[in-house]
Amino acid sequence: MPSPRRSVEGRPLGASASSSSSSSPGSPAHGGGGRFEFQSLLSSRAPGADLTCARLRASESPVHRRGSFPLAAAGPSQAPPPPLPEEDRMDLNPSFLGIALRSLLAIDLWLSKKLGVCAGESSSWGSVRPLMKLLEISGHGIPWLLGTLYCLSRSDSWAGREVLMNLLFALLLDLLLVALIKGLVRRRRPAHNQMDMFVTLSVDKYSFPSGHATRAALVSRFILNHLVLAIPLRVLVVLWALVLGLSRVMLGRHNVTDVAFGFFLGYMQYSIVDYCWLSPHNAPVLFVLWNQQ
Ligand SMILES: CC(C)=CCC/C(C)=C/CC/C(C)=C/CC/C(C)=C/COP(=O)(O)O
Repeated sequence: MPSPRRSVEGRPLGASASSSSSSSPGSPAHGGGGRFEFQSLLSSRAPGADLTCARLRASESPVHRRGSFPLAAAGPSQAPPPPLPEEDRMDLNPSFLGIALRSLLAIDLWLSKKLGVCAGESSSWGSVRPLMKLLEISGHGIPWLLGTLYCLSRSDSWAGREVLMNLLFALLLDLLLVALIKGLVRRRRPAHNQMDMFVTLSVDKYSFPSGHATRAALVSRFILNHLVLAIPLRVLVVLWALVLGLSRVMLGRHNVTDVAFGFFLGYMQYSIVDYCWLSPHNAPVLFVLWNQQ
């Protein structure tokens, strides 16, 4: 009669990752479509390593090791089994940080799914979807880049050109950093997202961080620091950034953490731009070249 296989980390050997009860499709820890979210961030091991390690441990355990007997059959005089190697103990006792990250991820996925009320026409707030898509265009890279280039071409003051040149630099830096992080992290967009976005780059199939959220934080901080605006307009700029971030989750484009990190990154990007501020003194070539056009 086949003996029951040893269970490791609460999962019987041979059971696939997707059959684990804590991450069944539709459950918070599961991104849908039969895949795990942020698996690479939460575990330093390669995918499938759990199962491989489990098999190795099982085959090296006193129960399965060739030539040894099951513990139940061992007599009282036999020496206790040797302690498990260090890495096995770590596997069986997941760290506090690991548990905290997994819990955060589960809350993130659950909340994002709850907030994704405009993810489709048939969703509960489906009628608001066209408005959300309009907001999406207001934070898209192309209108901002083209608008900045147009204003640069029309600007007739050195001060105006300096600000616009730095805005252009900020927008390009943002595109570069977001593409780099998206390509490194490769977090898929939520399963309920419809990929019907206005012009995208190849990395935009990934969702971490939200490019719209980085741009919203960067541009609004830039505007607040370099344009003299009345208080109501300043409030409007901040509201636009916040609502744009929220709309990314409501449209189902992003999880909450993509947007939260996007805001943080955009805020930090402005600090980089401010630190490297381009002026006719430190980057004369740029300004002279632009003047000659
Ligand atoms: C015009 C100049 C000077 C350079 C062009 C540079 C360039 C490659 C622009 C591409 C702009 C573009 C297609 C941006 C994509 C914006 C987008 C869809 C981001 C995704 O946002 P997310 O919030 O869903 O992550």
